[in-house]
Amino acid sequence: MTKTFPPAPPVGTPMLPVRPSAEARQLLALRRSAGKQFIGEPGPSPEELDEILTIAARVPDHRKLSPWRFIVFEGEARAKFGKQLARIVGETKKDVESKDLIEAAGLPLRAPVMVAVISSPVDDGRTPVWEQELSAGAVCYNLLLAANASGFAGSWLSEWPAFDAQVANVLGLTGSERVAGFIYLGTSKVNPPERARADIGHIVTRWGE
Ligand SMILES: Cc1cc2nc3c(=O)[nH]c(=O)nc-3n(C[C@H](O)[C@H](O)[C@H](O)COP(=O)(O)O)c2cc1C
Repeated sequence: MTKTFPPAPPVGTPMLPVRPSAEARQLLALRRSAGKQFIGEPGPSPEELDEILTIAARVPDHRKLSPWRFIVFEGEARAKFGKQLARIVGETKKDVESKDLIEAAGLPLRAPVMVAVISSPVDDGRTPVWEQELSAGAVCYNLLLAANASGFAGSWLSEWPAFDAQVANVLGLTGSERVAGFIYLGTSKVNPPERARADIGHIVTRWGE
């Protein structure tokens, strides 16, 4: 990958209130997720991923609580996690077949890098959990955008592991932590086709008209 980002500027560096960019508009207007079956090598290196995650975490966050964290799965860790998923399926699914175990074991192997974005709400007695969870969603999307702008395709998936208590245990989630998304990152083997988009006429109303 060509180095796209300069090192994070130190705190205190003057910033612009807006940053008009035809290229950024193009990226936002035409972005798409990669199909989960089409994400191949290469994925971001650990250094590239750190850079991408630094940008991903730059999201609106009421009261600066940083109510999210990342769990990175690279290399062998993906297979190790897959084995845990297969074990959980084996222990919990009725009439489990070997294809179910193989499928579960293969989930994290569908991309060279997988990142679990964990919503980790802070109980400060005044910031609603809903706001903090929305911020975690923003992290997921910002991660997709940062990866995309760095030359990597991605897909935000939940699937059953995001909602399974035993998986939460394997991930070491505590308290009200939840998986906001598993973000699969790599290189798309195909150009994604367009998909149906919301009709702006149906989703926008102007209050008072
Ligand atoms: C919270 C969340 C969870 C999702 N989980 C899944 C999933 O489990 N499986 C899936 O095929 N797509 C899932 N998606 C949808 C894809 O991430 C993706 O947005 C969609 O397939 C294509 O839309 P896009 O190209 O505009 O991103 C999820 C999306 C969101 C926001």
